[in-house]
Amino acid sequence: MFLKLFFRKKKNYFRALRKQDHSTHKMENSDKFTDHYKPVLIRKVFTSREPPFNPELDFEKYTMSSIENRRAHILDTCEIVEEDEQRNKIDSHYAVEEKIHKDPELRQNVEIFPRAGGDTKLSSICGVLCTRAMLSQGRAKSAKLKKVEFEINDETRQSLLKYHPVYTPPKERILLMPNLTFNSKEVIPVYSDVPEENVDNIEIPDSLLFDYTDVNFVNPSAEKELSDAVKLANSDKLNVIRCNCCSEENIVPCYENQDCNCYLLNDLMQDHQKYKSEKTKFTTFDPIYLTGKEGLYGKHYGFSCSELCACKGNCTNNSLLIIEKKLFPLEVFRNDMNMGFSVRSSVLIPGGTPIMEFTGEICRYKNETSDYSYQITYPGDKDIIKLFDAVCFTDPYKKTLTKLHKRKWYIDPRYHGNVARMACHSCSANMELFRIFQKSLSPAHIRLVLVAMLDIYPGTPLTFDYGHDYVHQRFRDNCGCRSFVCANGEDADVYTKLTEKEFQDCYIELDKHQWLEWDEKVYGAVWNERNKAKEAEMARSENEEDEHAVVLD
Ligand SMILES: C[S@@+](CC[C@H](N)C(=O)[O-])C[C@H]1O[C@@H](n2cnc3c(N)ncnc32)[C@H](O)[C@@H]1O
Repeated sequence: MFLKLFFRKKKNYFRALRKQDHSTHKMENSDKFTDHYKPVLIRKVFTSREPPFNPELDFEKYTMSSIENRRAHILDTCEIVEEDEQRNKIDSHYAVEEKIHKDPELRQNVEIFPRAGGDTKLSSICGVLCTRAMLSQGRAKSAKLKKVEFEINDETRQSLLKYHPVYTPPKERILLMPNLTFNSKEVIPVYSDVPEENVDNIEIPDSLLFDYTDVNFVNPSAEKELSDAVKLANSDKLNVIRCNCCSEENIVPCYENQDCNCYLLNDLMQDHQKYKSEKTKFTTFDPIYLTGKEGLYGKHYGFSCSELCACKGNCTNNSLLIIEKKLFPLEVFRNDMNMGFSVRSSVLIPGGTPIMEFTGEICRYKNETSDYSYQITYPGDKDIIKLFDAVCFTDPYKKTLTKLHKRKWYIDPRYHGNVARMACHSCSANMELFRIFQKSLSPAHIRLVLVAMLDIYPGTPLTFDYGHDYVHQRFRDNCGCRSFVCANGEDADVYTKLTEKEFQDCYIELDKHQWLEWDEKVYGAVWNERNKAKEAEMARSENEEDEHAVVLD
């Protein structure tokens, strides 16, 4: 289906070029294409089980046009809309509950309630956040601190609550795009809430005008060896990892099944983690909680079942299943020109839940893309290279993989990517990136997954840590994350001196505040509305009974 789409795209592209020869219409002029916006020959590495990315007609028209035409299209169609944030949160809660209820694979396994809140997990996760916050401030846990007296009392609580992360947009917003994905299965509107902007003076940066793709791809003309490795994997069943597990149930119990090839590899990978006593486990429905503190990304990865398996990936060993269901309504918004666009959701996302994938082109480092791309391999990673023997790949494939894993590979979403490329950096990030391998072990078989670190309350910008080097090189003194731990924050003189325990208290206090607000305003409102509807229904049926009784009399 994808190849068909590509050929259709390509045909239309040439048709557009031919048409432009005779046309005097300036906007059709395809010399406005930059190289990157020309359709590229792409090899799709993954097919989603139920293709969530099924572009509709508008998408083709949009992607076939130059970036100037895209910009003009957005400027022509943007409009002011009125939104009721509180109502949206309540309606989104109902909608997600209904989606879960109607889905046989989710019904028994997923709930949208805080999992970490009030749990002992919260303090352990906050412990991880504290260490990371201290590292991002450039100080070690053991560093001698100048003592500042800090305890949570009424006064410090008030100053801390300035930093609670839930964002409330203005009632009137500028809707720039009704759907970034052009796909009705995942509708992601794009707004501008910048106070100085109105429909006549909107700025549309090139970075918004990318092609949406929710699958990773390799460009064979740019990365021949990697593309050949994918072909090698596909040409011999020894080079693909899949399982034969099946069951009568909607969800096959692959996780912890010693006969499941994918689970066995997943388990082997978990042995690579540093903190052996409590490992981060990559299952489908159990929360994926971080257990280690430093060097997490390089060591925490897993292996998931896929549509090639007998279970088709509908099993307990697939950390991508919830993401593929597109469960959480997302929106892209901008309220600060310096930070640009960010992402948020209108529902509560429980801690440990996979939220979205980070997709794009799998390639080696390109200078101009460094702002957006994310590294996915570490040269000579011995742990991964050892796995090639454990899974009995063919010798030529093993050789190719060893060569490929000696290089740094990236996922670059700059020109073709998905919503994850709009997520900003925060010094107190609420998502964590993990690598999940599927089907095989080449860099092209890695999928990047963003998981909620702790409960994320509706409206909160979804953020991840761009990494120490990036932040120090790029942001230095202008990180705009506005979290209390940020060394550029206005109260940095207090919060960069806290001990780990004091930090932990702050995180717990912020979580408590957000939980109370959610419980009262969203969940409480849902309860009230449901109770009222039930009472009205009961009163109606009592009335009907009374009327019936009168007739009988
Ligand atoms: C991957 S993009 C994120 C999406 C971006 N905001 C946009 O509108 O396309 C990274 C860029 O976003 C901005 N950004 C992200 N996090 C930031 C932060 N904490 N402080 C300042 N700028 C940030 C920087 O311009 C950075 O180069």
